[in-house]
Amino acid sequence: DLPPGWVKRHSKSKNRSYYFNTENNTSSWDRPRKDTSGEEKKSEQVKASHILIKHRESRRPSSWKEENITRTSEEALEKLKVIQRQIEEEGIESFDKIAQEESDCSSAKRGGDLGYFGRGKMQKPFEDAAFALTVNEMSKEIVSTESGHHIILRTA
Ligand SMILES: N=C(N)NCCC[C@H](NC(=O)[C@@H]1CCC/C1=C\[C@H](COP(=O)(O)O)NC(=O)[C@@H](N)Cc1ccccc1)C(N)=O
Repeated sequence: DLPPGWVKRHSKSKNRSYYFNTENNTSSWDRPRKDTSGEEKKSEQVKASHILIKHRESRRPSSWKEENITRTSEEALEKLKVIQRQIEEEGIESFDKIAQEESDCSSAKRGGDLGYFGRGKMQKPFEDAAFALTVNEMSKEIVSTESGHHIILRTA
């Protein structure tokens, strides 16, 4: 199939087909390639780890660490800022160990590793933040979702 606006036509004088773009009235002997850059980007996957600190308004205020999580959203944010500073001081290699101790997500056991995921899997704020990171970059901003507050490390 052709990219939008393009149609296939036949040139009588040359007795061969050509392609005509009805939007800008250009023509081409060669078949136009569908612009797949958008598609490629969308189907792209990232690998990331995260540290999640939940609070009383989290969609599921419970975790392997705490049966019933009662801290406020603000307290959770403060706690995560301290953790973020600790990682910035100790270096990115400390992320795994700190995630194991502190994260309220079941991925804590794996150093916060969520594995590979494409778009459409994670809650939007989390997805947007993860896809905006370069590999081995940790999110500077704290990301908030219905689950709680996260810091994200993109690992691939
Ligand atoms: N294996 C998946 N792909 N699971 C579906 C992802 C669901 C997705 N989750 C999120 O967006 C947030 C951000 C990252 C983690 C997460 C939330 C929660 C914790 O929050 P809670 O749900 O108690 O509110 N952890 C998870 O989901 C874990 N299974 C992630 C995981 C754990 C171990 C190994 C791999 C993945 C969503 N659309 O809700």
